[in-house]
Amino acid sequence: MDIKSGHSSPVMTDSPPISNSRLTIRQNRLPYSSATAISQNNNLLLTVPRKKTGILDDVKSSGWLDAMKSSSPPPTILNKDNISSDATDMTYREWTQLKYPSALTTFEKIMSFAKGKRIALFLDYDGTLSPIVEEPDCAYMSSAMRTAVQNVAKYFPTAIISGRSRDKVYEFVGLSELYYAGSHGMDIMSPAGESLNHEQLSRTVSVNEKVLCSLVESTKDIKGAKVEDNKFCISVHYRNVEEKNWNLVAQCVDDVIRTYPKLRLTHGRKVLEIRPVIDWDKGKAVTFLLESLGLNNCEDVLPIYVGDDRTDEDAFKVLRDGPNHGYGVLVSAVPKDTNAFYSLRDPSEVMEFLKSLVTWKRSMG
Ligand SMILES: O=P(O)(O)OC[C@H]1O[C@H](O[C@H]2O[C@H](CO)[C@@H](O)[C@H](O)[C@H]2O)[C@H](O)[C@@H](O)[C@@H]1O
Repeated sequence: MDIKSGHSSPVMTDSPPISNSRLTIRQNRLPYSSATAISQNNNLLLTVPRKKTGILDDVKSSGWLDAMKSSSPPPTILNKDNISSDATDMTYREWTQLKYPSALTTFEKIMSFAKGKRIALFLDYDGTLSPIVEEPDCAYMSSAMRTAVQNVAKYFPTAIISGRSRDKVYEFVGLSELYYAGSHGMDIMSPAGESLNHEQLSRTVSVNEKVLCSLVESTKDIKGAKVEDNKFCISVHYRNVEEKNWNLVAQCVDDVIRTYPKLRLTHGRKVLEIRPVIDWDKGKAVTFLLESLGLNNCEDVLPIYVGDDRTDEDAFKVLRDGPNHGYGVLVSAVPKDTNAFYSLRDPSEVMEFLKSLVTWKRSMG
């Protein structure tokens, strides 16, 4: 599908007024090259250090630790014999029956809304196309899932929208026919290799190497902590850190955030995500991609977004409340509140859903 020009601009709330803040398409840039994470204009983002106040109390009182503890519940809650309890199953069933129906069991219903419409598909990566694993660098997607994504992309424009760097997620998925939006949707590339980044964005929001280095340095003695460079964002993982040391991880991150006021924090699944303070998220990326595809504000378009994480909620909300009305599908094995309409239990159900979309499309002739 061709990219159209004339997209609307993202609003950047924390940068100086910019006369020409349009999103640009840079043709023929090398797609998926391993670009460096260092900004040429770091001083735009990282400003005068603030004075540090309390230690550890700050992260406790700010609710970080509670958020860290509640992030990423296990796929199934197990009792002491490691057997999924009937009560848990019942709660999950009620959740899917009463609040967020399974996109598989209600597939016919969803497709009745899709009749005569063009579906645009948006897929998160970790926890959606690949199962959550302990080592972030080993979050491989199965070849069956790759085939399912490849097939679905033959019929519907398909984008992967991830918190990871675009290069990394492309390396995992490896399908050149998709759109990729890395760094929580900030870094977008079309199948034709067109870069859809905001000019100012790339200059303004690259996360400073200094921040990365200081996080690596300050967490190096915390066993299991891992700092991941996501180009415009940084992830600090604590999945493999003993819970008694989570406050230390939080403190290291807090020290950085308070030193650089133009960085902010979001919580993912056992990960603290440091990102620039700009008004851009996965929801904005969905709107932008729909505009780019010429599918924005069209009554005959049905966008579907499948994701498992808190950052995906921005996209669910855009599809629920915005003019591009569509469906969010939350991937979760435990009941949660969400802005999505539907649910799927895990990546294997996501794969079934993708296959069902292909079968449905083929049956339409
Ligand atoms: O938007 P996403 O594609 O879902 O990316 C969000 C984060 O995903 C990755 O971390 C998560 O998956 C890892 C591998 O399964 C797991 O070890 C980690 O605990 C999860 O948080 C990725 O590594 C992060 O950088 C992304 O921010």
